[in-house]
Amino acid sequence: MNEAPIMNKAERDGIKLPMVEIFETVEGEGTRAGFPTVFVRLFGCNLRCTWCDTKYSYPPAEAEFVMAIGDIVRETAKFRSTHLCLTGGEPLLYGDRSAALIEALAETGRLTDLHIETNGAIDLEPFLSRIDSPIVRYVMDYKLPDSGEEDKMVMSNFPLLRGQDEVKFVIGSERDFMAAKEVLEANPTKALPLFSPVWETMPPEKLVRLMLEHGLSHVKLNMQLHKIIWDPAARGV
Ligand SMILES: Nc1nc2[nH]cc(C(=O)O)c2c(=O)[nH]1
Ligand code: SF4
Ligand SMILES: [Mg+2]
Repeated sequence: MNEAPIMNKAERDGIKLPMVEIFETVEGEGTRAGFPTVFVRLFGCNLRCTWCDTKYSYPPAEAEFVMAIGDIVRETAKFRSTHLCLTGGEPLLYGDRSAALIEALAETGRLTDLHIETNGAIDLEPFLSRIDSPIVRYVMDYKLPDSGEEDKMVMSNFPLLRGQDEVKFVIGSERDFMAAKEVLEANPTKALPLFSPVWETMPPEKLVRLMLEHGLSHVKLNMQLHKIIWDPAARGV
């Protein structure tokens, strides 16, 4: 990402981003699970995880529409939730444009929490140093072996994450579990570690048993509430 370009609000609000959907539901994951939340899902991803549940958010699917930052902010203001989740795809794929969207959303003063679901394959340093808002939090994935994308992880992000951030391991097998444990041991971070079962291949009961067997009392189990409440294949929930 380049230095933040000098631009006025009108110019910033005119910046366009490829979009999949904007909707309101309850947050299904992480420390804010259960809170009514507005979701902004950007199009495009730099990874192709084997177990991805949002394949409609990158090619060969096509962006549903392109939206200017000002319009995204106006659209999200139609909902009453004060929590907002910026997701994808990979919402930080667009560098300065992604950062400008986060700044615009944070500046509305309407939100109490703005969390960004990022895939671990984007350097967070430029975002952390540019965006200075107490409501902005990163929920960073670490892609384990079963995802097929582990070699893309940006390990320098771990020490940068703060106490309000979260680091999420999506665990598909016992091999993934052991890898997650080793990554956490080797990469100290202030972020809260979350272990989430791959819906199709890791029964939650087995993941809990492994967590207890290995004494991971600093790790939080992360169930995807939206897959329990609605059909696991449903979109926009
Ligand atoms: N309810 C609900 N919670 C979510 N948390 C993260 C989501 C995502 O797709 O990134 C998501 C989602 O798609 N729905
Ligand atoms: S990073 Fe997320 S959106 Fe991209 S392929 Fe992996 S699971 Fe899917
Ligand atoms: Mg989802």
